[in-house]
Amino acid sequence: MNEMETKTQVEDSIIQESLLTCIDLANSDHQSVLSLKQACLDSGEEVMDKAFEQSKNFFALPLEEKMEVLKNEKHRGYTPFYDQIPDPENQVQGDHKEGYYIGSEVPRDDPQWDYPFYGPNPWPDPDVLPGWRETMEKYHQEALRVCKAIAKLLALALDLDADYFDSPEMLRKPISTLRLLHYEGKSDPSKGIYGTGAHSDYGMMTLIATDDVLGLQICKDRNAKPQKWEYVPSIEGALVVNLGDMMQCWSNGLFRSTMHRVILNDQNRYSIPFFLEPNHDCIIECLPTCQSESNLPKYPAIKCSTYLTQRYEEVHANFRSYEKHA
Ligand SMILES: O=C(O)CCC(=O)C(=O)O
Ligand SMILES: [Fe+2]
Repeated sequence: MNEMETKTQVEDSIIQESLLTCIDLANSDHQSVLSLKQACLDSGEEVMDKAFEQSKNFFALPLEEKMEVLKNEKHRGYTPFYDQIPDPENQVQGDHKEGYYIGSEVPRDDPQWDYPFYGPNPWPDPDVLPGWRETMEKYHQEALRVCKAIAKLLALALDLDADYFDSPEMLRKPISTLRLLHYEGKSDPSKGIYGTGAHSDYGMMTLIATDDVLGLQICKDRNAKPQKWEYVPSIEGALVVNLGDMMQCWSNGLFRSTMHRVILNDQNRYSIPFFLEPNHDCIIECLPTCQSESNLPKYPAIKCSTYLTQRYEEVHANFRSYEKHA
């Protein structure tokens, strides 16, 4: 436990806004920034407010009702407290949060309709939560639009055509997952208790909308000893963008995925991450602009769905472990 304490020593600072990479949408006329700005402006705040309101409505339901839409084998639906343990080396129990996964749905007549990360979502009873599904579908659609606009900026930053990622081979049928989260309790890193244990996300990027309860922390250098953790301020109307492990692989380590975790202080906290991964069959491998004779690919190529399946199974309780409750 002593080792754990030093390893995860909390630096109680808040990252200064000037040190965050903020995209100022007001001051650029580049086409990619304009498309990002449009995606954010079109009803963004209203959509976000409604999603938080409906998320709170869901988590306020009695547990039996939430268990009716328990996550299925496709990782969609309700995940109870402690379901996930992203950092087993340092966590003594699962994350102090409950969640709801809403995945991408491809049309029923699509030949890939039944693929593990497509398929239909379970939805709460519309008589109990009217308008809930529509709110979440709208948020999903808008968040995807924002991600695609950010993908253009990332492509330019990697010396690729702006549309490189937003192409049929990459993002025509992206695996994109909206997740509603509700946290409760108090974290104690010295005892291995966390809202969310330290991890980086699996995919291309994650957009996180949070309420105004401080909790999200990032660690800029995961190899530092002791690690230094800093709170990400909650800025009204802003989304936090974290890069995921697939982006690290694509860029051959030039862009590093963001290590993050959540520390709780006895307040309820709500957040809405939106995870973007490319098409099910997309092969994640070093980009042409990120390799040379003296900089060979560092990560093995892997199919997107294979990688995701491995990572989900590593950190989540198996859905079958809930069958006794069903
Ligand atoms: O709640 C948050 O702010 C972050 C959640 C998170 O890191 C995740 O679900 O992967
Ligand atoms: Fe995360």
